[in-house]
Amino acid sequence: MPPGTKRYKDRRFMFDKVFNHESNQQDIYAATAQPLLQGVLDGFNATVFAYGATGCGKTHTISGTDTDPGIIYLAMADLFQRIEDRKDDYIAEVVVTFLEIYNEEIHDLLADPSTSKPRGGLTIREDKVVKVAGLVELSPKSAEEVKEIVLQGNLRRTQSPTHANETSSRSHAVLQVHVTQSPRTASLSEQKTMGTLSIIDLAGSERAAATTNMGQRMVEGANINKSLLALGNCINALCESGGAIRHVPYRNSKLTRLLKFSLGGNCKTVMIVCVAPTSNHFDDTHNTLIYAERATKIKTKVVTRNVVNVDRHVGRYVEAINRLNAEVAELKAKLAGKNSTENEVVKRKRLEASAEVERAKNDLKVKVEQTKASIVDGAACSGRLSVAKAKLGAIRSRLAKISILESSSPSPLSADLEAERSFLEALAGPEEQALRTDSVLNTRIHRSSNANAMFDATMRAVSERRSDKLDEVSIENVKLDAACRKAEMDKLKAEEERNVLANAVDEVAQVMVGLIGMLGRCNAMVGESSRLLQTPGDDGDVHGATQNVSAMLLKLKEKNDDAFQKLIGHSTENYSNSSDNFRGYGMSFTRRISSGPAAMQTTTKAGSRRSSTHGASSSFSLSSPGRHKTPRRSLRSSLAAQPYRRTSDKERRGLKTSKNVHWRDETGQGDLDDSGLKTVPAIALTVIPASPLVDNQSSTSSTSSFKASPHRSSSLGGGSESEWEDDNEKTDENVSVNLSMSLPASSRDSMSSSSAVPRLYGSLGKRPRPNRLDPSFLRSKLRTPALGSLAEDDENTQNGSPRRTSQPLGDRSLNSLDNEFNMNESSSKAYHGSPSKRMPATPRSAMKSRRRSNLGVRSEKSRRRSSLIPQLSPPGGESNKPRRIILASPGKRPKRLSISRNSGVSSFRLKPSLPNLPLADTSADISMSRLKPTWR
Ligand SMILES: Nc1ncnc2c1ncn2[C@@H]1O[C@H](COP(=O)(O)OP(=O)(O)OP(=O)(O)O)[C@@H](O)[C@H]1O
Repeated sequence: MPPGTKRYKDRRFMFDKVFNHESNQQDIYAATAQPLLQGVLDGFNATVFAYGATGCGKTHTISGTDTDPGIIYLAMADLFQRIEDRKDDYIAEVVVTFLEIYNEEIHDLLADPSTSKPRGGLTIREDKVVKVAGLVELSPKSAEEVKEIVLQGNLRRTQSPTHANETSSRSHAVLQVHVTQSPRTASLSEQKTMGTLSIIDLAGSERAAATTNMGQRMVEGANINKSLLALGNCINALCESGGAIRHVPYRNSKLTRLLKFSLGGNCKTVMIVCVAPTSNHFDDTHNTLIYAERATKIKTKVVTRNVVNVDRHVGRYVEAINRLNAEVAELKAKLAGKNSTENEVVKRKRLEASAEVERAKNDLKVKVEQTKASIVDGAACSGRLSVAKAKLGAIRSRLAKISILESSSPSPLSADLEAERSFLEALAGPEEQALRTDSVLNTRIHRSSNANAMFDATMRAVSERRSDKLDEVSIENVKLDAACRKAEMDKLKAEEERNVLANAVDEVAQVMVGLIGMLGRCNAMVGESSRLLQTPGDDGDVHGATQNVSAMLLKLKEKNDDAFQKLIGHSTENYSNSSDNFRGYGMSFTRRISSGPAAMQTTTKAGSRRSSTHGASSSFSLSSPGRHKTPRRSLRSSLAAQPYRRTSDKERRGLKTSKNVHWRDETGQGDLDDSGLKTVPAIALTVIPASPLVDNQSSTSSTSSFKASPHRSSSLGGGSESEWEDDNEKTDENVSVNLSMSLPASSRDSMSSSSAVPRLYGSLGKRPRPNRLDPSFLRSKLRTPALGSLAEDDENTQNGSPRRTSQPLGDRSLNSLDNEFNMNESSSKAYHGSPSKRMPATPRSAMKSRRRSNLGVRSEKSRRRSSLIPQLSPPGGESNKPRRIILASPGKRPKRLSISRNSGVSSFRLKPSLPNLPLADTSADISMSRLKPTWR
């Protein structure tokens, strides 16, 4: 200690409780204010005040912060909780006042700042209790409300930054909580308890020398010290009285006046002393501890409860009972009425909900009906689009292979591959057309998707519909219905698409069967032809070109065999080389592939009988007795299909004398015409090359037909109309196979008189009549599913559009769709509008040029059935003509096929001598006959 300074002796202080720096607000509250609460509720007064030097934490201890509330909030929370706990027994009333003593003036911290404040502050009234007149009293219902009140009051409290404390309180704040309780149990005398809890945050004592406060702050400090000094004096007086009555100077300050009963009256008081642990505050701490220790020596009288007894008169109870009875009766009546009303309301609401649900369901149903057709149609279109894609994919794949062949080979592409490519390109046209974004299918799919979106939106809107009339159950009901409708729609869509695909698969399967059957027979025939060509004719001349032809056909056969081996794992080898002319083939091969009824497959005898009746023309026929069309009908059909094909009499005459099919020989030099053979009975072998599976110079396979027509041969020059028609009728039942035989029935209908096909085979020269090469004829005859890709057209429009083209690979459904949207027109344009899209297999030039053995090329004069059969050129007189092969029909004479050759020219005649032709073994074709195929 420096000399001259005050010397301190070591002192010990004793307090009830000492808290260190680790103590929190809850610890302080639990040890100080909490024990007072029960007393307050029991009617005792209690006071908690904080004393200490400035900046030592009094305000922090009393008020705290939002996150760390102090004694006020904790005490109030506890108080309201206790009131809640005993509310069944007591009715409690809490009134709060909040004031400050600033510069010895009392200010109401709860008063509206806008209201005028009394000069000199509020006055203190003192009776049995000390009361401040004019204070605003608030009745909070919870600790939170008290907290709000204190926060509001603290904002109005005078605080100023000082050297010691930035938020130094320049006033003493007094929060008083008056709790009045009365027991709920009524008795003649009612005891009311009234306790007051005063929580006081004193201003900090400050030594003027230690502070640099000047002016107002210094005045404030002086007043603070004055009041604290008065408090200290009172404490001293209370301590020293020792039970003797001694004057206590309460009136020296407002603070002591206010705390009069708290210090020396009927009150339990807790003094919290705040000290700073730093050496800077050593003196303050020392003084404070001395001050506090003195306070501990205060001895007060026995504290009593504040109880007020209220006597009640019996008459008031009677009144109360009557009033309560009336109230009970009124409430009962209300309750009963409410129940019945509620029942009606519930019933009404239920009905409304039910009606609303019905309405929603009806909306759903209507929307389903409105959009179902379009949506399902879209699904069908989608399926058809898939089919078209598959077909187009296959076509392009084949085209790609051909291109590879072309690029890999130094020589130009062979004629047959060229033809195949052209044909396939033509086939691809309709599929590409269908796949275009602006195609009818896509348009309909787009329309369908719009309908679908509308449907979905409606389902969603209805299922999410909210209404006062709809309760939860009803909403769920509607939702389920919407989900059900949607599921049904999805099912319909899936089924439709599946059906379309299944139909497509069926059609492809039938096409496959038909093609395989046809190719098998073709191949067998080619092989047999080769064998026959190698058989010496009458003159024994089988050399030269014949051998070439034979070799070519043999090669074709081998290739076909290979193709068959690949296609179906089976060769036609075993069926074609039998010495008894196709017997094996006819019986076994066709049966293998035929799906026709067994009965139909065993009608060979009928066919044979007919052959005996009608001669050679029916020797190949696999009749289906009783099931043939009348010639007239065929004629009409043909007329309808080809109105432009009426021919003049001159043409007819010309036709009668020229029934031979001209074809180019294998060297490309030969020229076949129909001259000669005017009197030669004709059994003709027609070869129409066109097989995409077999390449090369053999001109591929295609259609060959054997026909024996004795009547024709005898009446070539002047066959009457009736004869022709009879013959026609007979031939209706002939077994015939051509490319279109395998067309699905569906396509058959749509094939109509596809103008491409007539042009394919050339125009006929005579009067209109059913022509077996004419698709219109096929349409009237065939009942098999048609390969839409090959030849189909719109039956409905054939009359008006005779030149309408076919739609390769377009399935029937597609066609029917197209019909609705004039698809045919667009298809037609696709074929005719652009030369490149024309069907290459049916060039116009093919009709004019007989020299080209292109697809479907046929003599214009070979209109009559017998004339459709290719013949070799007649033997003599035409040395400059190319070779020709004639399969003549000898009528009822024994049929024998022979080949005669003119000396010096490569011309051969196949005379009608086919004794071994398997007339009785063509039953295998019956199944195809059922499908109305035509073997040409
Ligand atoms: N126990 C404590 N924990 C944390 N901070 C405290 C504590 N005590 C006091 N403080 C902080 O010290 C500062 C001064 O405290 P406070 O204002 O309570 O002192 P005071 O005694 O009220 O001063 P004054 O008498 O000048 O009003 C405040 O910022 C307060 O947050």
